[in-house]
Amino acid sequence: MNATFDAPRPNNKIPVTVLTGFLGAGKTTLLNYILRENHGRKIAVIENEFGEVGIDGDLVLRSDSEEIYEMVNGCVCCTAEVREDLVRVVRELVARPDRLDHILVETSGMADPYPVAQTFFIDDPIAREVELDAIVTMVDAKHIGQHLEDLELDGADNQAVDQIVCADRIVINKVDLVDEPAIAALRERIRGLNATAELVTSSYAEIDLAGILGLGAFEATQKLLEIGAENEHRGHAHHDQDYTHEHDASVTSVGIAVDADIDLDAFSRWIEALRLEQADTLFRMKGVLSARGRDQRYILQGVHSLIDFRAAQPWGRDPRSSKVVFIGRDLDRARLNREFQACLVD
Ligand SMILES: Nc1nc2c(ncn2[C@@H]2O[C@H](COP(=O)(O)OP(=O)(O)OP(=O)(O)O)[C@@H](O)[C@H]2O)c(=O)[nH]1
Repeated sequence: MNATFDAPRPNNKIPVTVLTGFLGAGKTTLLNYILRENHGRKIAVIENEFGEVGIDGDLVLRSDSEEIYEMVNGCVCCTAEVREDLVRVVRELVARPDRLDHILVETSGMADPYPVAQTFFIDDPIAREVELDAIVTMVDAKHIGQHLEDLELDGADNQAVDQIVCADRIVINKVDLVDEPAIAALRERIRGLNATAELVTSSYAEIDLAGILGLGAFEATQKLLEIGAENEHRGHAHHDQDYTHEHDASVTSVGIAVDADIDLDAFSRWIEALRLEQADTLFRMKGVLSARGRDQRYILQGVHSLIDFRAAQPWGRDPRSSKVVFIGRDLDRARLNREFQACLVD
């Protein structure tokens, strides 16, 4: 049961939460939890994902009371067009006669949250209508360690670190996958990166929403953004046209979308082989697949070696198709394409 959040604000601006967290941390799971909860608030969700093929839209529950907007043409933190798109969507949202209670922006797992959050200060007309409520960062209790210690980044920004550093609140998710001492060690680790953000723990992102929405962490966040902006100027050119710039360029995505069915057994075998062979470098797999002879959609979710592949809602009258996206380091595009094609039914 959730307590009331979004306490009335004197300036009456719509609060915006920027939800961030590394690939697979549980952001979409949290969105689905929010959409399921009967919280009586009108929330618009804006999604941006890192991946050549948009999958998250298919993985988010449809809801009557909340609306979901997708931006999938690149990463919102580094592609000027996507940031413009974000501004456009927010402008449309604030112009509507039925007033929203909250806007939630889910950034891609590879995003640097600073430029996303800055969008809500820089663009003047928007700044009069909305204000940043807080940056909430989700952390995968099982896998975050290896990304924080990523030795291959070699001078590129470590997004996993940045996301923790700039957070107002940190949700340590997936605590069901680790033991108490590991959680205690992770808390300490996080404290070393961010001494002020409150930490909460969750399993499957089931959190009291009062703990993440309506925090009013605006001022503290603004200070951090100012620090972030200074560092940016000192360190490296961050935004605009350049798509790859200081993201770790060896991390890429390969997306495949076809109007064809897979053979369930062949596909399952292939995914298992990938898991065994590439768990360290293949950070993330997502997919919505049409399997021969099956009425239901098959959903693929993978985070390193943890893979979930199962039947979900039926296709009904929707056109059937198969989409997968792989995100990882030094992916072999040709091979992934070839092996996926081999799982298709003629
Ligand atoms: N065991 C366990 N699995 C979880 C938990 N939360 C999420 N998952 C699973 O982790 C996988 C990734 O979750 P998502 O919510 O899609 O993660 P995300 O942060 O949106 O991922 P990206 O879209 O890659 O940025 C899914 O298979 C989830 O079911 C949790 O608390 N415990």
